[in-house]
Amino acid sequence: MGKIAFIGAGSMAEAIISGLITRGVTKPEEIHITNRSDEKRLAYLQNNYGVTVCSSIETLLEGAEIVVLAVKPKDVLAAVDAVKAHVTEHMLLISVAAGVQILSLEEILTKKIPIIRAMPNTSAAVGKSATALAINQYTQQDDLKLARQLFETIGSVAIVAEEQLDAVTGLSGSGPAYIYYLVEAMEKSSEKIGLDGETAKQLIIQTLIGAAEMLSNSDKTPAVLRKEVTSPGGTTEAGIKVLEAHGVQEALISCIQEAAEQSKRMGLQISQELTETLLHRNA
Ligand SMILES: NC(=O)C1=CN([C@@H]2O[C@H](COP(=O)(O)OP(=O)(O)OC[C@H]3O[C@@H](n4cnc5c(N)ncnc54)[C@H](OP(=O)(O)O)[C@@H]3O)[C@@H](O)[C@H]2O)C=CC1
Ligand SMILES: O=C(O)[C@@H]1CCC=N1
Repeated sequence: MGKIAFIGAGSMAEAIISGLITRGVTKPEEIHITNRSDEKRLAYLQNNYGVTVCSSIETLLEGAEIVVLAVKPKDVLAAVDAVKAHVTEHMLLISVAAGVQILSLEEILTKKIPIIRAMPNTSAAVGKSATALAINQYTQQDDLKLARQLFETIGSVAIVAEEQLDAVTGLSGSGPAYIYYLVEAMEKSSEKIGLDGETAKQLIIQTLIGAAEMLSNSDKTPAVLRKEVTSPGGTTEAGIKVLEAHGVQEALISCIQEAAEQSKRMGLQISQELTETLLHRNA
């Protein structure tokens, strides 16, 4: 893979970079990166991964094959505005910004370039991201192949219609956080039931890995797998009754719906801000 330019150097950029470098997909120095102002963060990424830190947009984008936009949704307008003069039709722009519509990016860029909106998750750092991609009208098969290749090195890839990306964001983009939340609860409970932290940690992680592999390798549904753990009158049944009394499954469904709605709201807000800014500029 050729030069990859990252705009934004936060958690998601690091997760992708870490995955790319660990898998030897690209030479570390081929990864160029910039952020807004946090120089310590850039120095950390340079020291840990050997990536090239760029202080000028020209150096960042010159000869880049892929440009990854990894800034917070609220910063997308400023970030794209700052680089748009140096973006060419030979580049593939990949945005990981939650909620931000392809149309908004096209309106800021005012260029007919291939744009792919991606929703990975932070498990990219260990090559296990679940990523969904949606393309714009200027994306050719080769561009999609390149994006697929990039994201397949850091996990699995699904191609979806852009309208589905808000749902993907609520489900798998934010998904690792839901699992970590569950693990936090398991860790807190282990203290209460008298297990030492280290033992509990090992048991919890192996339980998660085992359950994930069962889900992945077995033809059985999660409900059937759960039933197999649940002996009548046994411990699991007693525990699940408490979850049901607290409406935990309903709460999780609402959680994912709300996250997907938030993605939609964020996209709408950016698109409205953009319309106002462009109207103001053209006035
Ligand atoms: N974290 C996650 O699990 C996931 C995040 N995403 C998406 O990825 C994007 C990044 O998220 P995350 O990495 O968590 O965010 P972070 O806050 O960790 O990082 C944001 C980065 O953007 C930089 N930045 C802000 N404005 C500009 C600018 N104008 N020009 C250049 N760089 C800029 C910041 O620099 P500085 O620090 O100097 O201000 C920082 O390096 C978001 O849009 C999010 O929706 C998608 C999937 C999962
Ligand atoms: O919380 C967020 O907005 C981002 C998008 C998906 C995961 N983190």
